[in-house]
Amino acid sequence: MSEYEDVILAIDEGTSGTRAAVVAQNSQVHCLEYQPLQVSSLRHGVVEQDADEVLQATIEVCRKAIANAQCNKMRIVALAIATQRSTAVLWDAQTGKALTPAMVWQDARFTDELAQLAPEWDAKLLPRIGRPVGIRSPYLWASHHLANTPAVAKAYQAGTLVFGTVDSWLLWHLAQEKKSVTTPTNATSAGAYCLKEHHYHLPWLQTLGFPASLLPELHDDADDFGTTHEDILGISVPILACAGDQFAGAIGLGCTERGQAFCMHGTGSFVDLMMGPTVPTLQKGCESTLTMTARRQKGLSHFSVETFVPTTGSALNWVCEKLHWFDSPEQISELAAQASDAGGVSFIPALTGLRVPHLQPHARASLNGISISTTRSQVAYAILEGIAHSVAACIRANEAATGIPTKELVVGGGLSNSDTLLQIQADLSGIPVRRMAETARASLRGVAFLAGADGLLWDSLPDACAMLKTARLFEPKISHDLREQKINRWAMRIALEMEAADSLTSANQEHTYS
Ligand SMILES: O=P(O)(O)OC[C@H](O)CO
Repeated sequence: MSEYEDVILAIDEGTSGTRAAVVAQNSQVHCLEYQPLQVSSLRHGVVEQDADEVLQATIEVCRKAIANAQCNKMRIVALAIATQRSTAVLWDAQTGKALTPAMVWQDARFTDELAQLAPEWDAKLLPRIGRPVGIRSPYLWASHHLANTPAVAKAYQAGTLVFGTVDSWLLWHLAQEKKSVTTPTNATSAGAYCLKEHHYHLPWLQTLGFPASLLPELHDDADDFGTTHEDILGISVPILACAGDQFAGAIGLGCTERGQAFCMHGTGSFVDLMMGPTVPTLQKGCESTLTMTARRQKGLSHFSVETFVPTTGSALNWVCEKLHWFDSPEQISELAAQASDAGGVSFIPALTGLRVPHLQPHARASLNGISISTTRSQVAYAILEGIAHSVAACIRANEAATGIPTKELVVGGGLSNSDTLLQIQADLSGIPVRRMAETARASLRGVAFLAGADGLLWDSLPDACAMLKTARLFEPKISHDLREQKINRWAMRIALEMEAADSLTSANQEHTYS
């Protein structure tokens, strides 16, 4: 028997930071390395990231995790990659360098332009790609660059322009094959992927002015993505999985079956209800809820419905880094635990517009109800309560869209380490909230399971997921009447924000392209 233990190297490249670690056959995550990433927003609606920095940071965390694993007698047998979804990159095949800043998924600079296409396209797109026109489009962003950015136009003319989402970007650099590839759990979020047919919606892309020749090749989420580049990572192993981070997280939380609901807390908070292998038909008027491909293996897709809050983890980072009110998100949670309630303070985490309970891209975040007696702990509590209210609204939206009640919410991602948040969540949602063990590593573990569940380390996904353990269950503790009261009060605050946003015409919005 070999003295080396076989493990899978997993990457979890999120918007706010990138991680690498190895996952062993007993499901343990070892050698975890992390680097934060910069996200810039120079004006409302525009959110960008440096793709070269994302790549370098990811390579660095991988190299450290690999070195550490080798010192600990572990043999890496495959690479698995989870990434933020829908963040778009344009690069030059010859230099391998990004030609513009990446457009982050929180970006909403094309809201008004897309709104003009909605009357003609919403009804056509909804049953095919699972979402209406929306507020952002990586493809429209690329078309604008083709028309307005000389370096992009030049590369296109020369046949060296490459377009992709962050998964495509990382695969291009980490694999020897140098192909632009994406997977359903990523493409579903970019807004031109036909859920049932597993191909792109070409008429829609044509309307957006996006050339089909630039489309990344579609693979399954568990697939053969080539072999890692020895010059870059120092190892040459097959890349066997590539998935959107939320859906890698779903697997890492054990949520793979119809009827299971999960919330991944990261830069934003994403609440999904798993729907099984048939594309669901949603009730009419559910504007905030999307249908997504949750995984695709061996040519079979599984779907989910998803409602999300774009800025939760990033709202906490903003409060800490820009206002310096708290040292860290952990401190917000510690202080919140000292308060019994928010003392009348309320927070709406709509830093890039509101998605739930209503879609209003022009809405702003707000902190209301402060008085001279308000304490720092109450403000901290209000911030967590605002996130929990938003997540509870996502659960209600998923239920309204499908008619399926949520019995329990399984949570993952960094914020799910906060006991206070999870208790408020259980109280406001009226359902138990389940925290899995090592919940912040769900995406790493899930994408490794996807890579290794075809006999490499595990016999199947259920076999791998059977090892997952619950760390704690948070039961609702408040009465039905008190819950309703709290929800109604929050709904009144939302109504005020909607009114304020409605009164701002799009002409008043600073909305320019660059
Ligand atoms: O940055 P994260 O981890 O919250 O993930 C971003 C999402 O995948 C965007 O769809």
